[in-house]
Amino acid sequence: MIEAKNLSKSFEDIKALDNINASIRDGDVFGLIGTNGAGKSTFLKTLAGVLKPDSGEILIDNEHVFENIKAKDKFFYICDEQYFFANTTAKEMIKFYSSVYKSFDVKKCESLLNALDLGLNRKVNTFSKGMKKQLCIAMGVASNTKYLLCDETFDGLDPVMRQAVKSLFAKEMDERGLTPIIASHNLRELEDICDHVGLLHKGGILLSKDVSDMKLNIHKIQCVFENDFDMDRLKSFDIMQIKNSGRVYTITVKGDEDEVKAKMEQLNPVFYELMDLSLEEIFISETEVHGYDIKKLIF
Ligand SMILES: Nc1ncnc2c1ncn2[C@@H]1O[C@H](COP(=O)(O)OP(=O)(O)OP(=O)(O)O)[C@@H](O)[C@H]1O
Repeated sequence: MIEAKNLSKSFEDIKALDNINASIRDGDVFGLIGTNGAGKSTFLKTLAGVLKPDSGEILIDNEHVFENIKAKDKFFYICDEQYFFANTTAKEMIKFYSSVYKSFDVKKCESLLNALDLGLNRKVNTFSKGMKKQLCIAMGVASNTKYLLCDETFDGLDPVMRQAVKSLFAKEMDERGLTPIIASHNLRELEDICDHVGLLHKGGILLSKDVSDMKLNIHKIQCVFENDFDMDRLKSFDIMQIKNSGRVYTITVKGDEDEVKAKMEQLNPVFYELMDLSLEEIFISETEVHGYDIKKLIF
């Protein structure tokens, strides 16, 4: 488990992290969302022990991380601006990381690079931005560390590759309990992958919740009513949004699922079904409660 306690970090007069408290459970995918400059990279750098906090602490499995090799052995950090040795090849980078991480699996890394069609002996400076990201992801996964810190890792990957990386993370989570921590300015990129999402704004965490908990209390209903249906009868719902295309209505409501279903049955629609909500829709409702317009904070 990773814990941030009252974590603050400033760069002269810029407060990049302002008294952050967060817990990252083992086996979850933790998504860290926020606009440019919200403090995501600073949080990950502090978590990785690259930066020393001004106050507060970061504990990785109860160990302080700053200047602590034992704690640093537990994660691989894929930073936003990846660093490679000058004129190096993928093979040489793998050799370096396998000397740093005792759990590094060279064969696994080589087979991942093979599957990604990245030449082992090719100079990394001839790789595209997305290919460099793929190389880092392959090395991160092959390091077999418990935690994988990803800063905007999906940014610059094409949609097929993004899906492939999500599947790879899911497999690693299933097989060896990997815990990915993914920072992104784009909520949509984290769709389908996060168990827990933290929303960072101006260095502070506005919201930190399990996605399943957020989903419990908000529902999207698609339904069709009889022609003479009195729309006033929908007032019994706590409606967040209502849209229609002809007679097909899509209604987003708050409330307990069983109660929502019971109320729908009473309205005797021609047809209705509860649909999956996107992370974006869930976030809009959650942040509204806190008085924020999420679209100004994320998109
Ligand atoms: N080394 C530094 N020196 C001075 N200011 C810094 C430094 N690193 C970060 N900052 C400032 O701290 C704040 C948070 O920056 P950070 O890079 O953590 O944000 P971010 O959420 O990762 O943004 P982005 O999505 O653009 O990468 C910003 O105001 C930034 O200008």
